[in-house]
Amino acid sequence: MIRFDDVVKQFGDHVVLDHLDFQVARGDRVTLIGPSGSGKTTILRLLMTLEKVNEGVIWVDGVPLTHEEKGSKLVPASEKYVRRIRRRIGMVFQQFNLFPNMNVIENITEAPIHVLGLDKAAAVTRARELLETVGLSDKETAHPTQLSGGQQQRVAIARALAMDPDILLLDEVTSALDPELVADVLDVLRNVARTTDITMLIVTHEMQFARDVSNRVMMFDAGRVVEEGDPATIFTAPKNERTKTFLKAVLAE
Ligand SMILES: Nc1ncnc2c1ncn2[C@@H]1O[C@H](COP(=O)(O)OP(=O)(O)OP(=O)(O)O)[C@@H](O)[C@H]1O
Repeated sequence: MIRFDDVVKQFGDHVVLDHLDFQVARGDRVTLIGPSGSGKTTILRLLMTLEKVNEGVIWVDGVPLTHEEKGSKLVPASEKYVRRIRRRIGMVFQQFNLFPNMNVIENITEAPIHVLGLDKAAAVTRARELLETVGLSDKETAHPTQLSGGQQQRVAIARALAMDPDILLLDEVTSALDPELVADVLDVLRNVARTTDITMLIVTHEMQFARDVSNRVMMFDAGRVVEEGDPATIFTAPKNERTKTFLKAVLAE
């Protein structure tokens, strides 16, 4: 359902993704691993249309994300087209990114009301269900500054789910948290993985979490996939030398 087709992304002269090809099937849970700077976050940001490709095309369910089809030609996508198509994709960031001036329920209902056009009562009902899922039913009227980092991140997960995404992108979602707050957030995500069929792309250093939720691991180096496979194989018997070195370093942390 997601296809990177010969994607090049560069910042100035720095080529971050180098003619990258890969596919992710609907319902897959893919963990992206690789050294710092290997392009993992860039892949998620391209999917979220926060960045533009320099070359190549990204497809979602056979529809181009980066381009529009005009007759038999692909032309760069307009802002309007991008806004429509990216509704299907949700992202949770390292730094929560909640709206500071809105309370919890407003944070969760803002996009469903203003982007999807849901009526307020329906959006609030759905938000309450999601707050229960993430264990924060008692925090409806709290503002982000009144919440711990772990609670803010659970609100951010509820906010992403409120858009009913087909694809959920998780970018180092526990990296900014105090260690004692990590487990609750990962448990919420394990639950999302267990109870939905949302396609997930996950960037994380939490290897046990990656093993628990993903069915596939892709190892990136210098903007290319150097090895991929199921988590049990990649984590216990990697073949590629770069994967071996990377995992040794991560597991020693
Ligand atoms: N907006 C930008 N402008 C310039 N360079 C950028 C920008 N965004 C990313 N880069 C560079 O692109 C490269 C890939 O970054 P990216 O964040 O995708 O890597 P990563 O694999 O996610 O790394 P990490 O594990 O450290 O988060 C890095 O060298 C980074 O400095």
